[in-house]
Amino acid sequence: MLPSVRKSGVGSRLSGNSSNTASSYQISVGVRIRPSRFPELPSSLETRHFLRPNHLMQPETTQDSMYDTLVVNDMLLKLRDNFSTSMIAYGQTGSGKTHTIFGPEGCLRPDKSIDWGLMPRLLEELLNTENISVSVSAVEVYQDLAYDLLNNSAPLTVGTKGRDQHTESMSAKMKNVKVAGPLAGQKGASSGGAHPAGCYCCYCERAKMKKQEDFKKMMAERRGEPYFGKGVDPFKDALKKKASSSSQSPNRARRSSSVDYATVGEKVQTLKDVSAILAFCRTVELSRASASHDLNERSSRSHCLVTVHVITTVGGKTTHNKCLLVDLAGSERIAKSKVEGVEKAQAIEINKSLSALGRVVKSLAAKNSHVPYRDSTLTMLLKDSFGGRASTTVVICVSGVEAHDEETVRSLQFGERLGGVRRSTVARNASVSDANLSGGKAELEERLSAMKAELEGLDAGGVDPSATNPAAIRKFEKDSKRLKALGDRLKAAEASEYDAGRKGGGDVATLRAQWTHLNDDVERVKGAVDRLTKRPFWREPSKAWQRKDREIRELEGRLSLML
Ligand SMILES: Nc1ncnc2c1ncn2[C@@H]1O[C@H](COP(=O)(O)OP(=O)(O)OP(=O)(O)O)[C@@H](O)[C@H]1O
Repeated sequence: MLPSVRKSGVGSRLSGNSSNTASSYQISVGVRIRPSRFPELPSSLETRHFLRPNHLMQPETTQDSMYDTLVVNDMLLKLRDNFSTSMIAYGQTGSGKTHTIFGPEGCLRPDKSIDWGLMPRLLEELLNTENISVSVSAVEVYQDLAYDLLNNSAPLTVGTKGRDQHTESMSAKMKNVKVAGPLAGQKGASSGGAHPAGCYCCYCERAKMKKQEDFKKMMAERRGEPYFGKGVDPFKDALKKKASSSSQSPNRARRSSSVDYATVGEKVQTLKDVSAILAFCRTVELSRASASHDLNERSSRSHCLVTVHVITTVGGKTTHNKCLLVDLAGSERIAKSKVEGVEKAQAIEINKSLSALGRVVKSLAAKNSHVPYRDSTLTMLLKDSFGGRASTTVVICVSGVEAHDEETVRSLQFGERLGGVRRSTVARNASVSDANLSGGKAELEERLSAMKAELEGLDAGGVDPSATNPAAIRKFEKDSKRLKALGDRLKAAEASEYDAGRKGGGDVATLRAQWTHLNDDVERVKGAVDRLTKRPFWREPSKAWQRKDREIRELEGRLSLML
């Protein structure tokens, strides 16, 4: 018989009702310090850095106590309250992310359970819980494209969730097409000059799409297969069918103006026992791209996203929650890892996607109205974890050795910013105790209008009437109006792009380019407005207004889940 990681208390943590039904969460941040390979070097951070994480795990912390701290006392409680949850490991290369999520190399054996990482432990605990069935899928993001790790690394498309699943991510698709040769220097009427490689203007986008179409046609001809062209794509049609059939099911995707992204069509595997868990973890580990370099002998070269589907059936009622476990590829100073060739290109792409993640977190922490999720496939797939409804725990893995101080400080700064991101997180089927959030849909809608009316009567801040800086005030008012108009145009552009993608007509590339330009404008004007609000003529909204505004957003979040 296979031994269990923990025999006592299994199951009890996931059954029963918890009183913990809060609807506003900070992302929980834990820092794990990796033991030094050279014990004579100090491995303590406390004296040198300022981040106060929710959990600080010293080098001697065992996998077991990591699990207790991060999973049992954090993740499982949220899961019990019907939240979808995420656990994300972040840090420089070699800092212990894979060790934390999977465990050290070779540990995925029944007799090595003491070394198991958080993922096999969590899966085992879930499997040992009554009334719960567990299925898993695993996706890797490599070079900004998604692949199915349970299906021989088959390429996956990234689609929008909450609308129709078939809409292919344009940015993932665009980035797939590397512009080289004459197309990279395409003459564009807009600028009148040569465009740089990677330009997203409508001319370059159209040229890239055409090149992609020609390439597909050529490959199909070489294989002796018929080519259906852009308008008639059996693959897209199949996805459309899938999307429309999923909209018939009771768990149909939420239709909302805010778009969530997900991979489409990855294999989902049901786990029945511990040996299936270990086989699954080993498959994921072995299928992922990895390489050896000066800082890590087994360095992951892709981001790995494992989704655990937790289906609970109690008294004929079934609930479905998801648990996302992410082992990010590590940020890497090429000068230190000394990689060359393919590994160097991989490192550049990893750093690029982590920078995109950094920008997302920065925007969220600064409460910007626009968050650049569409900058990379990784940020699109993590949208729900950072800006959405999932309850998220991030483990920042650091080396703690002074030689890596610069990278450590960067990772801690990332954690610090994350700590400042507050989201309204709504339990999907939880009995919410907060009086404002309980009740039927009609009742909540009525309450929402009443709250909005109350908000009107509160001090919303704004330009101080006694201020004496007419030029700045005029600029502020003009920019604010412009920002609002741009925001509306951006929404309309997004809707047109979506419609064009769905109906298969229209020039999606041009619409996408328009969206990108508008998005840049929004960012620029937003920056100008933000800077002006730091000037003395600007008054902050009153505390009562801020509180009411927060309550309204929470209620809107709750309502959007009831559609
Ligand atoms: N807490 C720890 N205790 C013991 N060994 C550890 C610990 N953390 C990491 N290690 C060891 O350090 C090495 C590098 O760790 P790991 O591969 O997990 O790093 P990583 O952050 O995933 O790196 P990359 O981003 O390059 O994939 C491994 O041999 C691992 O077993």
